Amino acid sequence: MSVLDEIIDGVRVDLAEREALTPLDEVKAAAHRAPDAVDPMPRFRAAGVSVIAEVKRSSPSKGALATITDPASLAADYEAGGACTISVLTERRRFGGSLDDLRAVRKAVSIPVLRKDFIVTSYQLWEARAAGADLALLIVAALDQNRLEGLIERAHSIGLTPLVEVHDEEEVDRALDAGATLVGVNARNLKTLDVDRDTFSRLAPRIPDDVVRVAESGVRGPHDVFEYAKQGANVVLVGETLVRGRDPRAAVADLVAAGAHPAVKRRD
Ligand SMILES: O=P(O)(O)OC[C@@H](O)[C@@H](O)c1c[nH]c2ccccc12
Repeated sequence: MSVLDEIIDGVRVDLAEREALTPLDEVKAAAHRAPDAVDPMPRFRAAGVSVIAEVKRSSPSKGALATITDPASLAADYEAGGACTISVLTERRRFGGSLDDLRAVRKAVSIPVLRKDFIVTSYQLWEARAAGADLALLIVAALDQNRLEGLIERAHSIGLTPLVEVHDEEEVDRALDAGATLVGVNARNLKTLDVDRDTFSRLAPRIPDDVVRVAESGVRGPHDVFEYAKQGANVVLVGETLVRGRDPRAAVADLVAAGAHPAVKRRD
C-alpha cells in the first residue's frame, strides 16, 4: 500500500466520524451562510509569479516541522508579506491540521484561502465552503476519472475554485480532460514522498497557456521561484521553508519579490 493509500484510509475514517456527527444538510446550510467565496484566478493570471503560502505543522516525510500555536497570526504574517492566497492543511493524522485551523485563518486574512486535504467526497467540499475556504485541492492520483470530474463540477457549483494536482504526464491529461483550469504540479510523489524538482519543467509544456500552472513543493527560496518562473509557472505553493523560517513575513516577501522580478515573464 502506498503512503497516499494509507493517508486516504485514515482520512475516510475521520470523515465517517464527522458525517455521523453532522448531517450533510447542516453542512450545506452552514456553507450557504458563509460569505461568498473570492475568485483567486484574476490574481493568479496577473503579471509575475504569485505566492501561495501554506500553514503546515507536520508532514509524512519529515514529521513535525514547526510548532504553530497561532495559525491565524502566521497567516496574517503571510498576507502582510504579500502572499496572494493562504493554503491550510486540514488533514489531521499526518499533517496535524484541522478545519479549526482553516476557520481561524479565514477570520484573520482577506485574501483567498485554500483547503489542502485529501478530498474524496463532496461532503468535504461543503465543509471547506462552510469553513470559509475559497479553493479546494483535488489530487488526481487519489480519484478515479468520474469522481474527479464530479468533484470539479461540484466545487465550481458551490463557488470553490478547484486546484487540481498532478505528478505525471497521464495525470496532466486526466486533469485537463476533466476540465481543470488551475493545475498544480507537485514535485513530491505522494506514493513514495520523493521530491523531484524537474517534475514541473517536464510537465509544464503539456499544460496549455490558458490554464494557470502552480509549482508545488520543495521551494527553498527566491532562487527556486525564479527557476519555476522561467519554466512557465504562474504561481508557487510553499510550505516547509516558510514555517521553518524565523520571519515568515520577510520570507514570503523575498519569494514575492523574486516572482515580481522584471526578468520574469509577464502575462497580459
Ligand atoms: O512544504 P513544501 O515542500 O513547500 O510543500 C508545500 C505543498 O506543496 C505540500 O504541502 C503539498 C503539495 N500537495 C500536497 C497534497 C497533500 C498534502 C500536502 C501537499
